[in-house]
Amino acid sequence: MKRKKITIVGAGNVGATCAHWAAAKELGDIVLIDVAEGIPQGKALDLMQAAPVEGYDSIIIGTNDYEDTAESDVVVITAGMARKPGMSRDDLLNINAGIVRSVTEQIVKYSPNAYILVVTNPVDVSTYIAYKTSGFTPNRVFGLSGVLDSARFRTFIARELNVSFEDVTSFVLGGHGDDMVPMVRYTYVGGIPVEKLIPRDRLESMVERARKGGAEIVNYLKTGSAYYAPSASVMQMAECILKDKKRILPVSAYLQGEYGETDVFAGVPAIIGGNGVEKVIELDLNDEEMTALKKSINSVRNNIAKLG
Ligand SMILES: NC(=O)C1=CN([C@@H]2O[C@H](COP(=O)(O)OP(=O)(O)OC[C@H]3O[C@@H](n4cnc5c(N)ncnc54)[C@H](O)[C@@H]3O)[C@@H](O)[C@H]2O)C=CC1
Ligand SMILES: O=C([O-])CC(=O)C(=O)O
Repeated sequence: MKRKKITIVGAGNVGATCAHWAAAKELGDIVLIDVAEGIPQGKALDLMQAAPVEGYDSIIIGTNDYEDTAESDVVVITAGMARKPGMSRDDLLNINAGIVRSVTEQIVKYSPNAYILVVTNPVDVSTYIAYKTSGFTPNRVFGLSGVLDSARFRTFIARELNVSFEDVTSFVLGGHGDDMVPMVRYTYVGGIPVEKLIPRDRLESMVERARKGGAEIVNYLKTGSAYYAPSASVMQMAECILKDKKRILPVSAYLQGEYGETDVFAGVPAIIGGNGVEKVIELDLNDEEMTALKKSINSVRNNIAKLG
């Protein structure tokens, strides 16, 4: 069996940590590519030299040349600027839109059969750009949002109840912005509805903290944004494709009538397997949830409208 090939575009904080998780999980061989000369080469060599210690068999190369990325199975786009304190993710639109467009052109040229996972912010708009630029079918292009946002929400709940992190399941709907919609009604702890375990006001404060989870870390770091949980989250999405896991994960997916929306990317639960987004799952939402979802998707649409 041929080993899988994963390209990670952008060898900064998120990209290099994606490579780390991918190697640790032995997902395949890894190519790190960046415009910065020497950075992907140095980080890739360093990471490969951990292989004898950790015992993984991934060949990891760093490059500035897209020829080295040819025939990738999965490409993760992390190229672009991260925000600093006081900025919103949307403030990155002007600078990152062109980067995502040009990166996608190169990916399509060298890996016409790849699945593209987008991380670069504002992610729902970046994913839309990658989708339109690639000409790929919508199941093959999707973005990181809800796995990360719900991981934050799940973390807060697990700590509040002092239970295992893995027993908390949840998801987050809508765009990856301040008006994302953590779904309390669909959050369970060991199969028990969370509303039976945590009072409403405490839950609401955790919803707020999850919504602002990215900014909380930006305000600590000052020089950039989160990367350990983001890279773990997107590599879980990659793993689902590479191993045909068919897990249900919240991802930024192309909507074609689901939730009454078309031609937009937003966070929704979906089955993720060997064919990428195999099915978007539509849930019954109450009026309050639907209003919040529509508000969040409208913010994404407003940004798409700003694209030249
Ligand atoms: N969707 C999500 O949930 C998350 C999104 N992000 C986003 O991911 C992006 C990357 O964040 P970090 O890795 O922390 O930033 P970083 O600044 O550490 O790394 C970005 C890298 O992209 C490279 N780059 C710039 N233009 C490029 C191009 N045209 N081709 C290839 N590489 C290029 C830079 O040289 C740099 O090495 C940001 O836009 C950030 O907002 C970060 C965390 C979560
Ligand atoms: O907050 C940011 O800018 C990076 C990000 O999307 C996150 O950590 O959720």
